[in-house]
Amino acid sequence: GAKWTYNGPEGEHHWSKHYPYCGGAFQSPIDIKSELLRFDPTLRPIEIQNYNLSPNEQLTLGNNGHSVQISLPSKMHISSLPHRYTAAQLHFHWGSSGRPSGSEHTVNSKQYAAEMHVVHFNSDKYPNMSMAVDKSDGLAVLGVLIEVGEFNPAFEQFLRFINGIKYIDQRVQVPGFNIRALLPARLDEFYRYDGSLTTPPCYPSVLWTIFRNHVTISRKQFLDMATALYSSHAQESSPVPLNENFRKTQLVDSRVVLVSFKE
Ligand SMILES: NS(=O)(=O)c1c(F)c(F)c(S(=O)(=O)CCO)c(N[C@H]2CCc3ccccc32)c1F
Ligand SMILES: [Zn+2]
Repeated sequence: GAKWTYNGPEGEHHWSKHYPYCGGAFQSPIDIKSELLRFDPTLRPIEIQNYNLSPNEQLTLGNNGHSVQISLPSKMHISSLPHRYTAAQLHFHWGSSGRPSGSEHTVNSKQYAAEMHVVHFNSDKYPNMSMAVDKSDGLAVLGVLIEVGEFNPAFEQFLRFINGIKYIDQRVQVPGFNIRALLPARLDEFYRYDGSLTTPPCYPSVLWTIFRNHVTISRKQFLDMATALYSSHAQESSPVPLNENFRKTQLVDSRVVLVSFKE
């Protein structure tokens, strides 16, 4: 589709001109405020299958101009939701070297350094992502808030290759690793709400699960992610840094945010 950006004339305030859903309801991300929360005792811990990938498997690490993404094998899936949601890809949103706050979801207005999204589609009902992406029960995304702190060896499994995908449409093959290690320890504590893709076409098709507990990466790892990539092509004379790739928080309207934990 038409090109869109996070700032400037094709920035988020203009998305709805070409992508009408971006101006619609049920948009993401949101600010997860305490007064919105409702404890739901029926929320079961997230259960994932086949996330521990062997190094003999190759994963495609790519720069798609909007984020760094890792394509995921279809044996990976979430088994604790009403339908099976099969993994498609994971990607990140981050700030910049001067501004280590680039998460999309915020918690009581606190913005984290970055955020990871593991995108899944409802494979009980749809054959692939493209058929699922605009259906109200089409997608389930797991969100992980990321803070700068302790070095994270799991992130290093792909960050060590990031200089191979500096420019848009560059891809490299990386050895499989345990994707579970990118998630926080507790998969039973999370926020849950109905929302949308946070990029155009902004379809309101996402069941969001944002884990309560953040993970940490080191300052150097954050800088690697926030400074290595460009959204321009390799040969372009004026490279465009790929950073601050997060959408602002959206109106919650009458939506309720469910929580799986009490205190
Ligand atoms: N924050 S988010 O989870 O809403 C979200 C993104 F923020 C994002 F950047 C991407 S993308 O594919 O990297 C680039 C734009 O689609 C996707 N990609 C999804 C949307 C459409 C699609 C089709 C095939 C595979 C993945 C995706 C996404 F779901
Ligand atoms: Zn995302």
